[in-house]
Amino acid sequence: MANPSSHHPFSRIGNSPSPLILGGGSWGTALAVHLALAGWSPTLWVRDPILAQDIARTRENRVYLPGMILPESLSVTPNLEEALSQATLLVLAIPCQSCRDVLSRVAKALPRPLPLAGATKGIENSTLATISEICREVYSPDPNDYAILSGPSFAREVVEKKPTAIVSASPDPELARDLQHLFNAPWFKVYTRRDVRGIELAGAMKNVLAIATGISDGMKLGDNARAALITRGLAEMTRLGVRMGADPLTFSGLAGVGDLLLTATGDKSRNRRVGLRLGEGHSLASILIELGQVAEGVTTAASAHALAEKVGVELPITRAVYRILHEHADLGTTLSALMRRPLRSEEEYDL
Ligand SMILES: NC(=O)C1=CN([C@@H]2O[C@H](COP(=O)(O)OP(=O)(O)OC[C@H]3O[C@@H](n4cnc5c(N)ncnc54)[C@H](O)[C@@H]3O)[C@@H](O)[C@H]2O)C=CC1
Ligand SMILES: O=C(CO)COP(=O)(O)O
Repeated sequence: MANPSSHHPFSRIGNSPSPLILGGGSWGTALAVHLALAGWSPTLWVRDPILAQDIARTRENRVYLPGMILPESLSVTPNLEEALSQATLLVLAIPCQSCRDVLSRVAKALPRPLPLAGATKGIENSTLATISEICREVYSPDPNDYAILSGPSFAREVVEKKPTAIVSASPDPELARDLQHLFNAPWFKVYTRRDVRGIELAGAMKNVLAIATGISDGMKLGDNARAALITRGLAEMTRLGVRMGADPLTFSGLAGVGDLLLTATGDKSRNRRVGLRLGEGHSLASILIELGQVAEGVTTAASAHALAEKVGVELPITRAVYRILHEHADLGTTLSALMRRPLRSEEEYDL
């Protein structure tokens, strides 16, 4: 269904866009609710048929977004193949480590790829691939077929219509602009950008850095430490991004500084909460059970650490988070080692 207030002539996602959101977690549900509130008729694919039935019956995702009543124009289905046959564009909101499986299944079911907006943040553990690389390998060889949506956007604030701004990045400016207009609403602003690599690396890395600041805050290391971790964390994501071909300016935009600030300081962040609880002395296993949702920084810490070694850049904060999460390194010793690193010029060390 067309949004009556949209005068944008959509060129890539159909004159009358029919969005299918893949992933019935908090972000997939929030994006589907948002599109419905913005005047469209989206469909939400929820893998678990029991949850899909419960959402359709109660008009609420009681597991992942409790308390939010879903607009009538939003349909919910567990039947992927049937939903794909009606869609004109896809929105990917599946945790990173499962994207390859889901996209392979989607690609098999479609006669040709539909334009896709990747809203997942992370780096695959087994291959060190980013979201657009996974798309290229299993969904479509043409990078113009997908865009990345990223930026500071807590799911609950989006559905509460709190003012939010994100970025839509694609090498195809028409796709980036179509998505900009599709998601646009008086409370939701979308900027475009071409630098897919920078946008997706920023979104992946900020989750690891949010765990770092969470640990520091959980250990009560102070406001100075948090500011230093955020700033040096920004230098790390920029350094990795530039080595991998990204535009350094991307990291001072919404998907870089914007999302890093949000996630590293906002207590709604699941990644920050993982860090806080670790800093308070809880075990990772118990924290993840209690959380019940994905904290992408946990797996991305391992991927980012390996990727940094592969491409030959130093990411000391990322390495510290990796060692704490995956090698049971002592928190205090690991963080204080960051302070004992060789003294350098900030200019020399930035890029
Ligand atoms: N929640 C948020 O505020 C935001 C989340 N994101 C990103 O969105 C992605 C998804 O996160 P959330 O929805 O928040 O996670 P979540 O933990 O709330 O939900 C994940 C959902 O994915 C489903 N899922 C997992 N593996 C699947 C598979 N193989 N096939 C089908 N469904 C599968 C789960 O059943 C669950 O419904 C993550 O990369 C996250 O970083 C991005 C921006 C905001
Ligand atoms: O990406 C997010 C906000 O932009 C959500 O962050 P968390 O996954 O840490 O909750």
